[in-house]
Amino acid sequence: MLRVLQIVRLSSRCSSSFVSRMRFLNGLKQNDDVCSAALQDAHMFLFHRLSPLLQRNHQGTFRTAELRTSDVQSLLENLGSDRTLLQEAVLIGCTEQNQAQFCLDIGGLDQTAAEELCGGTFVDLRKSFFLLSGAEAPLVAKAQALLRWHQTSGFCSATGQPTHRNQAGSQRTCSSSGIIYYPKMSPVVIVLVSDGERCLLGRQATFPRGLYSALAGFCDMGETLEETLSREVAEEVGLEVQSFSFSSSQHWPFPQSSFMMACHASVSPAHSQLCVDHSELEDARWFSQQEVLSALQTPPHRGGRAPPSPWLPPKHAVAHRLITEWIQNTRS
Ligand SMILES: NC(=O)C1=CN([C@@H]2O[C@H](COP(=O)(O)OP(=O)(O)OC[C@H]3O[C@@H](n4cnc5c(N)ncnc54)[C@H](OP(=O)(O)O)[C@@H]3O)[C@@H](O)[C@H]2O)C=CC1
Ligand SMILES: [Mg+2]
Repeated sequence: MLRVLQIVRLSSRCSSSFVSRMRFLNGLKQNDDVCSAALQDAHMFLFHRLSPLLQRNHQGTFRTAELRTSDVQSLLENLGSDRTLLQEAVLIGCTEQNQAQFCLDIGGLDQTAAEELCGGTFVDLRKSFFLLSGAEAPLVAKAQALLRWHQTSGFCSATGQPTHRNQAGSQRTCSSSGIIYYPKMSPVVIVLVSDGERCLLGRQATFPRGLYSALAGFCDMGETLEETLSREVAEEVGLEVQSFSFSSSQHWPFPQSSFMMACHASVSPAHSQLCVDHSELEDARWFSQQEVLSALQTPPHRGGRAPPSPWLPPKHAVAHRLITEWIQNTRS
């Protein structure tokens, strides 16, 4: 109890609300009692088999359902489940007012009945990610990634014995060896290559028809960011990168959790002849500024024939950011 009070005092003493929130969250991860107390009156993001619960408002836009712990307790009772399921909630963040945010997957319960009781729909993550706006999309992606990690990390890979989570769900410990496991992400470099006039976009055979994006690749063990970047560009399109600059990063939930590090890179115009590895990419092409500008204005393409201009990644994707940055940089 003393530790609970210390954490609450430590976070309330901070002058910066950001520092206060970070200290508060760290306290919840470190102390199960503090976290249990916070779970009693928290914001809850509900999932069913890893699909988040969304509600449509009067303007037709989607939001995550705003539920509190007490709402979820009533829901569980109405669905014939006991309240112990609530203990499986995973901490994902906190509001500006230091109110903890948790997520919970009720995949074992009746989906239709839950949707009726909550007045919402469980929507596949890929679709939800692009229906939601602002800070909600990354929060939902983070929640799903953590829930998926818990669902697939029940046993220790060294001993085969069960692992047990802490209350926040930020780690799991092997009951036999004491090995601690943390949620896993794969580092990925994503790079928009330019020859000064044009930018290079490619597509994999599995991409939706017409979609072109920046080149991306997983980091090999022991590689630096710059080594992955140079290797991927060489492997996929046969070019040698001259220089690069870091832009930004993003957690990407599809198909498994990746940590995307986004960069711009340049190649010499004299050595810009592409030699595409078709086992990795179906196509890669140089695009002019004008082609990219008109593609940015093309609405998302839905099925049917390929659109006349390439279809670019949507706004939430860091590839979109790289492309808009390139346009701004080449125009200024
Ligand atoms: N947010 C964004 O804007 C964008 C995100 N992306 C994401 O970037 C990621 C990487 O891009 P991609 O071009 O596919 O990567 P790669 O070019 O590295 O090719 C993927 C292949 O790499 C191998 N691989 C190596 N390490 C891993 C790992 N840790 N996890 C999975 N596969 C691995 C696999 O081959 P094998 O099975 O033969 O071993 C896999 O098929 C994708 O998850 C994609 O969703 C891509 C573009 C835009
Ligand atoms: Mg790739």
